[in-house]
Amino acid sequence: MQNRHISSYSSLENLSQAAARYVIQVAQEAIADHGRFTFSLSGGNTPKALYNLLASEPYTSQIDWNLVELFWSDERCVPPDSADSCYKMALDTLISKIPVPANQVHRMLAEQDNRDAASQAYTDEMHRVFKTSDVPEFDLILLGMGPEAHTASLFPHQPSLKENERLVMPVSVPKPPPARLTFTPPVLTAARHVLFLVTGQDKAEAVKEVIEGQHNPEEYPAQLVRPTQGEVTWLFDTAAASKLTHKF
Ligand SMILES: O=C1O[C@H](COP(=O)(O)O)[C@@H](O)[C@H](O)[C@H]1O
Repeated sequence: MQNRHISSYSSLENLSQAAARYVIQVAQEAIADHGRFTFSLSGGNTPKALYNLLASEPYTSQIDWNLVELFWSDERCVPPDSADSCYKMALDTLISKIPVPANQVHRMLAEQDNRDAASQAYTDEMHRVFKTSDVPEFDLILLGMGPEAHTASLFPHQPSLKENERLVMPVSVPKPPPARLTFTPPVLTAARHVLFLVTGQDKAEAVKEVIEGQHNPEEYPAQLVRPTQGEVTWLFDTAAASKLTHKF
């Protein structure tokens, strides 16, 4: 696959530094090309070190945060001050420390009782910001991957894997907290750049299947992320990459 790039690093710190350089490069190119940087964040533990770096020098001043629009690829259905909230994690590690305008931080209102309405509201928000009624083309979507190859909140054998109409939908997943909102495959596939950060020995088998195995996204949802026009970059730590036959 020509538009797939893979690297592995000896530590989370080295991986996160490479990720920060990549985010800055994509941001600068996007701003030079079309005047802003649309960036979708992920939750989980792995991106915390990246967010901390992006909020500190020498990284933070290399991005014009006034021209950044932040979104999320998935969110847990919890209040925004919950320890499980993807928004809170990014707020604590990044957003509270950078000069991004508040009206350019677009969180999923996943705590609302009506999750279909919250999903539609997020779709409407993307359409408004991207000035399109079509699928938005993010400059960069940051993703993680779980040990069962889920990404965003697209889990194995769930109907969300086949969703082609909705851009955001409610799901119930086998990892706590179960109720989530997630981007669907069309949004992930339309991105200009996708950056996966994957660490840990518990993910090594899934990494091997996703990268070197047969195409089987029902079993390995991260395989769905094959941007039609854009490029996908995988950054692994040594443990996550340990079962790959080819060494990167
Ligand atoms: O549940 C989730 O997990 C994935 C992976 O998280 P990590 O802690 O293993 O890095 C994450 O990308 C996703 O946003 C989150 O909701």
